[in-house]
Amino acid sequence: MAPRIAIIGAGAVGGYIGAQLAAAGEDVTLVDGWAAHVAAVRAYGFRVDGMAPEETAAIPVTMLHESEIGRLGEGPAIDLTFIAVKSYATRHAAERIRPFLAPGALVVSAQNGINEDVIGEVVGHGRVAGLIAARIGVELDGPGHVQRMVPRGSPGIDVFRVGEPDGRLTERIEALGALLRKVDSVKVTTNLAGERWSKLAANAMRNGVSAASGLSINALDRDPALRRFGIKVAGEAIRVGERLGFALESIGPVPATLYARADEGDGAALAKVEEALLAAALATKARSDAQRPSMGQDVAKGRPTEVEEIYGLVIARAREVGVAVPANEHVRAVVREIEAGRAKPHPALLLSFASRGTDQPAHAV
Ligand SMILES: NC(=O)C1=CN([C@@H]2O[C@H](COP(=O)(O)OP(=O)(O)OC[C@H]3O[C@@H](n4cnc5c(N)ncnc54)[C@H](OP(=O)(O)O)[C@@H]3O)[C@@H](O)[C@H]2O)C=CC1
Ligand SMILES: CC(C)(CO)C(=O)C(=O)O
Repeated sequence: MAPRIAIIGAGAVGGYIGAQLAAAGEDVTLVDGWAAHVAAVRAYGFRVDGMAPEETAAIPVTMLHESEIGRLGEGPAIDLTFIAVKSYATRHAAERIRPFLAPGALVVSAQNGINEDVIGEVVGHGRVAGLIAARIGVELDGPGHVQRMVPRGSPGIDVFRVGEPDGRLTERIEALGALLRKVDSVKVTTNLAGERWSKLAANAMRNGVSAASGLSINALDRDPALRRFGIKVAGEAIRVGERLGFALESIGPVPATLYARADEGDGAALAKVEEALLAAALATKARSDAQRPSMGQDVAKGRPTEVEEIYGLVIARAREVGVAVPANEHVRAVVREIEAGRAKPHPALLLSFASRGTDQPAHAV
């Protein structure tokens, strides 16, 4: 029988995945806290636009406001849930869905940050899996509307990576992978921990750097100083991941460990990383010039960010293993100032650090 699917947090990621699964005939109910968004989806369907005209659709899908979540209990128990709220709202989302779960339900973190443990504390560790969205590039740019900024089916990249927290290849994780192939390309991974940390480093390179500068991903990568600053941020985070013992994956087409070597002064590694970033930034058919990471979107909308769930996590784990992460600390401080209304996004907020920081070797604390 087809699984009954609930998506808690139907913003850009949750809404996009849920709408595409509904379009593929799956039994999906979206749950979201933004009343105007729920009203728009009920009235007009979930509107999706992509980089090509054939990606435009208005998809009918069942949607509840979070105050109506009790209505999930009117049907059979939920077999599969995607949690796609911002990471700071994870525990609350898991608590809200728990009463409606079937005994063998799977609860999937479709987020950035690392949230499988928190979800497991609420619903049981045996019911949790992880989903990393690596090249989805979506933005909820108004009620009922998601814009995707990269083409559906990015060639050469697995858009989704799904895995069990303990890395086992189970039937349920293969089934999750098969389901998500209705949305985009999928890799079923035995290395969720390594994928998670590599994605955290990619988010550190992108999310706060865009939020602090006000620039899109392509604009950042076309600017030599900001590009190198981003590489430094990622390199620090990757060094922490190495010290923690993760088997790191790639960031885009480049092995993640090259970012750490680049930050340590290895010229060949830096050249490879820069070449890949610049090629992607100039290939405008592969990514819209307007694509901002989710934290850049949050700051533009005046919404709270995941600064603690990304930079706070890198910094906390860096302290455990004695790795210096000054660029990550700088980005966290700037984003906090912006969130508090004491600064406005501007590249100068990062370039002040970049001009004194990029050529310095990495030191242990
Ligand atoms: N966007 C992307 O391309 C990617 C995002 N991710 C991750 O996915 C997770 C979800 O992020 P994402 O989908 O981008 O988040 P969104 O901001 O699009 O949606 C999250 C929630 O925020 C609320 N919300 C969003 N915009 C508004 C608004 N203008 N007014 C009122 N409420 C609003 C909604 O519910 P509520 O009011 O209940 O909060 C929504 O469910 C995060 O962990 C993120 O890091 C991962 C990969 C890519
Ligand atoms: C687009 C991407 C990959 C940037 O790091 C992302 O994960 C986000 O927007 O949060």
